[in-house]
Amino acid sequence: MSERGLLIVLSGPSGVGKGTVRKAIFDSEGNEFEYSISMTTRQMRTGEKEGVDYFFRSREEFEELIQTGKMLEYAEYVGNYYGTPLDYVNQTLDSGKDVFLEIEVQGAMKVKEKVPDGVFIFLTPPDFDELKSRIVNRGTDDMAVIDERMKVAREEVDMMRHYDYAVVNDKVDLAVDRIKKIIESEHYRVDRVIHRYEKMLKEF
Ligand SMILES: Nc1ncnc2c1ncn2[C@@H]1O[C@H](COP(=O)(O)OP(=O)(O)OP(=O)(O)O)[C@@H](O)[C@H]1O
Ligand SMILES: Nc1nc2c(ncn2[C@@H]2O[C@H](COP(=O)(O)O)[C@@H](O)[C@H]2O)c(=O)[nH]1
Repeated sequence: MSERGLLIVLSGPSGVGKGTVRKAIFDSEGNEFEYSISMTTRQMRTGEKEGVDYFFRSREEFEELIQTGKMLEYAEYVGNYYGTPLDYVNQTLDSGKDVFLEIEVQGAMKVKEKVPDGVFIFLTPPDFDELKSRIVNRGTDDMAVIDERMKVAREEVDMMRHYDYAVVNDKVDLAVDRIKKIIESEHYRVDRVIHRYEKMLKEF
């Protein structure tokens, strides 16, 4: 049986560039991760596609999946549910592939409780002014939602202490390189590889 893959969680405040950096990682050379497509109850934005950006569902459908234990984690964020379907993650990790989640902070903390040996990476903005201008310039949210996202962002940045790594997203290509290096080195951590040798050592 192949070794179980790594669960990689990229998180951070809204607008910091998680989606941008995640897409750049998946477009980069030598990428071998599998992206877990999230489910949400929010409205589809112009240009988004069902099953590519998200699985878009009604609140009733989402709540049914929560109640039947089909979500690894979920969170209510600025009035909508967002969550990670459990079966895809388990099946992909069991097949030996690494799974990449791009999720907000409350959800990341729930994953940490359930999968403590995951790799938890917090993407940080260079500063709060830059964070706000990224959300404003993206042009996807009205001012009330932007203010709400900025309020939540202050609390989220404080949660950085619970992560394994903090990566500043000053330039997308630099953030991508930093994250890929972190993941590569995580594969060589002794606690991740020792079990392969345990049987051998016992018989030696
Ligand atoms: N390093 C960067 N420098 C300048 N602009 C950036 C950088 N990274 C991302 N951006 C821009 O910031 C905006 C927000 O990025 P993105 O949508 O990827 O953030 P996000 O963290 O995924 O947001 P959300 O959590 O709300 O989905 C986008 O317009 C994106 O082009
Ligand atoms: N807890 C989870 N958060 C998720 C998931 N998928 C996306 N997200 C995060 O939600 C916010 C808002 O996203 P947007 O697409 O409306 O801008 C953002 O921080 C995403 O990273 C998920 O499965 N679980």
